Amino acid sequence: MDGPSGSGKSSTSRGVADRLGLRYLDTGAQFRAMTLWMLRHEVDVHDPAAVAARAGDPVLESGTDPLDPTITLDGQDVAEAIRSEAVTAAVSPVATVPAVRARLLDLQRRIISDALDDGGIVVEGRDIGSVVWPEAEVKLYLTADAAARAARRTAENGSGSVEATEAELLRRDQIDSSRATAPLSVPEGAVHLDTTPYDLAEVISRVVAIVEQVRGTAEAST
Ligand SMILES: Nc1ncnc2c1ncn2[C@@H]1O[C@H](COP(=O)(O)OP(=O)(O)O)[C@@H](O)[C@H]1O
Ligand SMILES: Nc1ccn([C@H]2C[C@H](O)[C@@H](COP(=O)(O)OP(=O)(O)O)O2)c(=O)n1
Repeated sequence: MDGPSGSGKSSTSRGVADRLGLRYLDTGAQFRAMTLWMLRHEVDVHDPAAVAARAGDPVLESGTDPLDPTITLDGQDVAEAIRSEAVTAAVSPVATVPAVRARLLDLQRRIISDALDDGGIVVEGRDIGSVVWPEAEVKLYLTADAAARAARRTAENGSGSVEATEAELLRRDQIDSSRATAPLSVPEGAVHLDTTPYDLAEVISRVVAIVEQVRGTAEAST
């Protein structure tokens, strides 16, 4: 499941994984943890060579239970710390560094391979259907109007203005979409779902229906 910030990927992915008995992986959390490590080690996040030189150092682990996803950095729980404003402001430049993407892509593919032996997994991010796992059984691309995304994120944060949140979100969209490596784009073969008019329960039901339809079609043709 790919899409821009606030389109509903995390909540939808978790809900769908829970309904279908699948594992869950938030790849954005991994880019955030990598960014947090760089900030904590005083690496200049706007210096790609400096970031690349340290990209192999952080020890990252993602727990894939959709009801209790976890993320640890050098053995420490960082689920809350990775949502700080400082990390949000620095994550896009870090995520554009090829050495960071290569390291995390390798980690993501290993987690996905393991989960495939365990019933399957819903993975969310920006380049999952296009780069990380193009052979996914179902590919989804979620969007929502920028105003709706900003309103959702502001409500979630419980503070800040919708206007400032929208500006920050559009700034990250711009960097994520225009970067040379794995830009945010609609993957080939993806179902595009605009979540603006639907509440979360409706989006989850629609996605579950799409998965069941794809699986039914696949079964019928075998
Ligand atoms: N369809 C929806 N309608 C209203 N709010 C939603 C919807 N989907 C998600 N949300 C809320 O919007 C916020 C951002 O959603 P999230 O799943 O974190 O998006 P993303 O992972 O794409 O950044 C969360 O607070 C979530 O509960
Ligand atoms: N597969 C991914 C996932 C996230 N990223 C980048 C793009 C985003 O700016 C950051 C943070 O992603 P995250 O999904 O946590 O962002 P939001 O929660 O939607 O604000 O990481 C990426 O480049 N590739």
